[in-house]
This record gives sequence, structure tokens and C-alpha cells, in this order.
Amino acid sequence: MAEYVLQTEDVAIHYGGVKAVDGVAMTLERGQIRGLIGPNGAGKSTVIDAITGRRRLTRGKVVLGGQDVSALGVVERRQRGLSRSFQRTSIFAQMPVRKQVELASWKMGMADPGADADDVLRELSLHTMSDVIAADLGYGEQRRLDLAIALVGSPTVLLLDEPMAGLSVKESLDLAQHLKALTSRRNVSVLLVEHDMDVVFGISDVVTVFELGRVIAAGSPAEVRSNPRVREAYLGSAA
Ligand SMILES: Nc1ncnc2c1ncn2[C@@H]1O[C@H](COP(=O)(O)OP(=O)(O)OP(=O)(O)O)[C@@H](O)[C@H]1O
Repeated sequence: MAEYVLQTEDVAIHYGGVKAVDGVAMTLERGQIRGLIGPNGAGKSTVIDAITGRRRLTRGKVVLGGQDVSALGVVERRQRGLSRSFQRTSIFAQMPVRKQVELASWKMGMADPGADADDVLRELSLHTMSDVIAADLGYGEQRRLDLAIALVGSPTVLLLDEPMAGLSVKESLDLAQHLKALTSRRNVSVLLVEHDMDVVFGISDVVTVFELGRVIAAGSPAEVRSNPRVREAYLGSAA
């Protein structure tokens, strides 16, 4: 049986009568990228919030590395290897690149925050920009800096909510290549919510499709692309 680094079991989040997420079961294997797609309002961001602990579950379980973490808060889950990127909101605009990655690593309690920072900056090809003030980086580089901050402390799972939003085609491709490399070099598993279908189908090992808070299809990119219900509900001519 495959060993899952992350599992959601019957996860539900209801806001009054709104069933934002309603009984979602998903898994992530070590080093795997799972793309998560679906129309606006399908519940993709809410399920990420459920997994990180930002939203309290109405029902179900989140299991990280075989342990039920449903009762734990955001910080405790991060300490146990569950990380997410925040699309630049975690960046201090006026601080040099390396300093803020080092600070994030120190906050995580790493023994050698400087070495940890150098390691992730190299991984994301930002090591040559260590002394640059974050505000002076290009948009794509800022996105990579955000990813670097999410990578301190060597997380096992990375949750990414629309990391390509606002990037040029070239910047998206570059970020996608870095993500793919991360999974093989660091064995990180990625849950990727993204509207850019070329990216999702290009780098995901498996894809899950949401509609109205539920999973309507899951499988390899090829299986999902050819699923009639998915084509009708979501992909349309883009498939
Ligand atoms: N705090 C909230 N209170 C009430 N309803 C909410 C709240 N947050 C989200 N919702 C509702 O839950 C549903 C799922 O929203 P969610 O943002 O998770 O969808 P999404 O798939 O991420 O959409 P998008 O692709 O547009 O980001 C939507 O109907 C949304 O209006």
C-alpha cells in the first residue's frame, strides 16, 4: 500500500448553509504533485485552509505523516512539516532576500538558519540575489522568494494556492520547473491549486477536480482530461 504523507478523510467545511467543502477525500504520496482544479467557488482554497488548520473542520480528518492533526493549530502543523505559500504576503518588502529567509528559518527553530536560508535560496535560484531588497525583485522572483520562505525547515508537504497568478508565461514556466525539481530533489509533496491548465496538466502526477465542494474526478492528467463529466463541467474547449 502506498504511504501517504497527507490524507484528508471526509473533510467538510460549512458556512451556515453554504457547503464550501463537503466530504473530500484526497491523498498525497511522497514527492508527488497533485493538481487541484475546479470552477470559481468550487472550494479549492477552503480545502487548503482546512488542511493548514486555518479553518476549523465541520467534519472529517486531516492526517499528516500518519498522524491525525485535525485538532492542531496552523503553527503546530507547520512545525510538523505542512507548509503553504502566501503569494508574497509573507514577504517584508524592505528587507534583503537572504535576511528574511534566515529570519523565517530562525522562527522555525532551525539549528543553523543561515545554512538553511542558503540552501533554499540556491534551490530557487535566488542565491545571487541574497542582498537585494525584496521590493527591488521582479514579480516572478518575489513569488520564488515566497516559496523559499515556505521551504525553510524542510517541510514534507507544500500547499500552493494559485502560485502562477499574475506571472508571465516565461515566469510561470520557470516556477513550474522549480516546483518539479523540488519534488525530486527534496522529496517534497505538493498540492497545487492553479487556474493555468497548461501548468497543472504539465507538472502534476495526479489531478483532482472539484465542483461545489466535492470531488467529481481524480486520476492521471490524461484520465482527467478525457473524463466526460470534467470536460462538460469545467474544461470545455480548453481540454
Ligand atoms: N468565510 C466564508 N463565509 C461564507 N462563505 C464562504 C467563505 N469563504 C468561502 N465561502 C464560500 O465557499 C465556497 C468555496 O469558496 P472557495 O474560495 O474555497 O472556492 P475556490 O474554488 O477557491 O474559488 P476560486 O477559484 O474563485 O478561488 C464559495 O461558495 C464561497 O463563496
